[in-house]
Parts: sequence; C-alpha cells; structure tokens
Amino acid sequence: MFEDLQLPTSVSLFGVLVALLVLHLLYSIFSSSDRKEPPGPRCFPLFGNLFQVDLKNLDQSLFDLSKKYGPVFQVNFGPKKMVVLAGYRTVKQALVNHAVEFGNREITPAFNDLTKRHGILFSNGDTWKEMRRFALTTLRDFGMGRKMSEGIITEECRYLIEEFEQLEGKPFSNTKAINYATANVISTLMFAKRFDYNDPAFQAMVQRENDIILLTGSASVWIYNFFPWLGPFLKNWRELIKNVESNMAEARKLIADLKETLDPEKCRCFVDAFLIRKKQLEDSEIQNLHYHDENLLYSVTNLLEAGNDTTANTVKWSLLYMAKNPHIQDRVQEELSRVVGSRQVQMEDRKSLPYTDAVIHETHRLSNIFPIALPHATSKDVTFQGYSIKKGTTVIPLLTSVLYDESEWESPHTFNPSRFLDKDGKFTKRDALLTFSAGRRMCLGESLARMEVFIFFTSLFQHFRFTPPPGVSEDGLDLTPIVGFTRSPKPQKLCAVRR
Ligand code: HEM
Repeated sequence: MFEDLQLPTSVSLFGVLVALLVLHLLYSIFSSSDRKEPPGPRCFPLFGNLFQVDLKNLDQSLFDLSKKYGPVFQVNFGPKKMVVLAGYRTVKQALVNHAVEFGNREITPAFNDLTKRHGILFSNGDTWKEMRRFALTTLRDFGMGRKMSEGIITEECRYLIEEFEQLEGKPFSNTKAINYATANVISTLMFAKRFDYNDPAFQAMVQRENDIILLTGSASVWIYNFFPWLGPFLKNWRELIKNVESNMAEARKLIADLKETLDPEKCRCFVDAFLIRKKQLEDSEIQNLHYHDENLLYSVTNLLEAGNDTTANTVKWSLLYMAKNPHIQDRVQEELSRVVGSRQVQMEDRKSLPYTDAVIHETHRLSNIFPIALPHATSKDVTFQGYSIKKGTTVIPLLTSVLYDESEWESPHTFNPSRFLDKDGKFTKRDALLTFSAGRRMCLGESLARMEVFIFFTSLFQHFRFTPPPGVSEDGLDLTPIVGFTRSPKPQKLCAVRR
C-alpha cells in the first residue's frame, strides 16, 4: 500500500495511523467507562447474540431475556446493537415521557429498499411529519373515526355477512373473506374503489399484502437486515421484493386512473386529496418539497399494508376466541339481542354494550397483533433509567411484554373480558392496553381500526354463532399464532351458523 510513497512520508503516515488507533482505543475505554450501557447477554464475535434468540419467535425470546436482564437491555444482532424496552411502565416512560428521543423510526436495510424513506411508516424528519399530518387530517376530514368511515364499514360488512351466509353453516376457513373486507375498507378510503371478493386480481393483491407482512418479519429477512450482502441468496428476500413490486404496480395503475379523472372541486378519496394539495401548492408557487409522486405512492401503500392485515387479524382472533369460549359468546349475543336487536349496529351503541366492548378490548390485548411494534431509533443521545443510549440506536418497544405484563394483567394468557369491567359491570379503560403503541409513532389508524373491529365483530355475532367444526371440541381449536411482523391465527375451520 505504501510502496509508491517516499520513505519519510510513509513513516510519518504510519505514525499518524498508529496515533489515531491509540486515540480511538483510549476514547472507547474512557467513553465506555463514563457511560453505563444497558446490560445484556454476552456477545459472540461477528454474530453478536444471534444464537441466543429465536428469530422465528423474536418477541417471546426477547420477553424471556427481559426476565433475566431487566426492563432495559441490549442485544447485538450481528453488528447491529438494539436496545429492548420491556414492561408497560418502561415502554410508556420511553415513548411518552421521552417522546422525541425515542420517536424516530429505525429504517433497516429491508425497509429502506422497500420504501426509499418516502411515505409514513419508514420515514423520519420533515417527510414523516408532513406525510403523517396530511394522512391524519385527510382521513379525519374524510371520515376516519366519523360517519363516513362508519358508512363504508357498514356497507362492507353486509358483503361479508352475505359471504358467510352462502356457507350455510358448513365448516370454512375464515381467513380470506375477512381480509377482503378490511382491504376493501382501506381501498375505498384510498382509491374510492371496492373490489368483488371473487376478482382474481384483487385476491392476488390481498394475498401478496399478507405475504409481505409475513415475509418482512421472517428470520431470513431479519438476517438480511444485519448482513445485507446476503440478499440475493435469500429466497424470502427475493419473494418479498417481487410481491412489493407487483403491489406497487397495481397501486400506480389505480393512482393513474384517478389522476386522469381528477376534478379539484370533488374530492373522492385520499389520492384525490393529495393530488389537489399538490396542485394548490404548484399553482400558488409555494415550494413543494413533500407532495410528489413517490410520497403519494408510498403513503398509500403504507396505509394499505398497515391497515389491512392488522385489522383482519384482530377480527379473525375474535372469532376464534368466541368459538373457544362459548359461554362468553352467549353473553355477547344476549347483550346484542337486548340492546340492538336486529337493526344495524352503530358506533353510538358502544356505550350501551359494556360486555361486548370489554370482549373486544380483551381481543385487542390477547391477540397482540404487533408484538414488537415497528422498530424505533433514538433521535439523540439519551440517558434512560440510568443507562446511556447513543443517538441512532435501534429501539424495540416490546409490546408483548406490555400486553402480557404480569404486574398489569392477572393471568395474562387467559382470555378474560372482566378485566375491562368494574364491579357494576360498566366498561372501564386500562392504560396498559398499548395495542396501538404510544407516543409520536403510535398507530395512525387507531380510530379507524377500532371502528372496523367494533362494527365487524358486533354485526357478525348479531347474525351468526361461531363454533368449531363437527367432531372438533373447543379445546381442539389451536391458538398458536403465525408470527411475522404481525401475529395471525393459524388457518383453521370454523362454522358460522345463522342465528
Ligand atoms: C387492529 C389494528 C391495528 C393495530 C393493532 C395497529 C398497531 C400499530 C402499531 C403497534 C404500530 C407501530 C407503532 C410504533 O412504531 O410505536 C402502528 C403503526 C402504524 N399504523 Fe397501525 N395498527 C392497526 C391498524 C391500522 C390502520 C387501520 C391503519 C391505517 C389506516 C394503520 C396505520 C398505521 C401507520 C401509518 C403506522 C405508522 C405510524 C408512524 O410511523 O408514524 N394502522 N400500528
């Protein structure tokens, strides 16, 4: 390396390198003795703690480690250091009391490849702020948490009920139709378009959406995040990219159709609202840094992906919990018959349905849809619970450890709606229910999701009794989850018997 240099130059360069190395060593010794890092299991060279965790069951593995190392600990995945926050108090303290410090998104190599830091889910800084604000206000103006969404959901629910009626009480696998229904709700909000459940292109799109979520949380995509050069050799990685590209192409087509028929006087959906805003900025010659095609495409696909699988899975879990606990289903149906009868359920009925509301909240807790939330990153150096955590460190708010926190929930693995009822049978909120996370990055679609789950759940149980198929006992229903980034129930047969 130094052969082309003259001797005095190479000697002095060598001296500088040695001095830099010594300085670096001294700095690491002194800076680490000053700073108290979170504890954690001992690391192996190159692989870190990869052999001490089960990547296929990451949330449970980290929860087990938290029992040994405490509520703030660190693990190294290959070269990547991650700080894990465990338990309700710690997660809340970090995400709410230190909202800014813990409020960035960790953009792993996989997330970076998939969204190029555009949109809402995997962006930071001004792009994230503007896109999140726009999505929240647009969905709110457009009816999120309000009447218009309720109308869309109620209408979609009718199609779902029709679908179940056609089964005439025969055993069916509940997965597909529910995904089509929740996909249609988001699609109507995004594109003003609902699809027929039998449309093969729609079926393929929803299937790819589900696969994307499953693949993103798979062990090999985690490995890709730590060793990105392995990408081309990982089948799941190639599959993930293929699915994402196909769904992007579909979304591009839908956006192009809306662009062609855009009428600035008549806003039909989220895409229209974005295009109208873009045009207004261009017409008024205000500098437009954020309202461009990429942010539109990625915001829309973010909302489709974040809003479909999560909500559908919650509804699927609710059917399974009810089929497994027929005495709880009896009480829900008794309350629904008494309060609502056979008319269409409305959001306003919720306050008169305390038991049903408690069952839905217990479903949100036990189903634990997003077990490790989405990874966060520190936006600056922070001292937390006495530990120093450097800017840019990956942080995992371990929602499993919140929703199953034994100091908050008695027998956390039991389905017990009465934890959400007071002694008079009135519904009572529980702060530790962080299904939607907390702080700056908490779920943007919470009110829409809560409305969807409420309307779908109550309407389905008004019309049907859900049971295990003939020959299978309640105990025979399997609650083992399939864990990707979200937790979904294993596909299995149930019967929907008309009441
Ligand atoms: C039961 C259904 C749902 C659950 C359990 C859920 C849960 C979550 C969780 C845990 C996060 C991560 C928060 C964090 O990083 O700390 C999240 C983020 C997000 N969710 Fe949801 N979600 C649901 C439905 C929805 C729906 C219906 C939409 C959209 C219409 C949506 C849009 C988003 C978005 C855009 C983010 C990223 C927020 C950001 O980074 O600023 N979610 N959700």
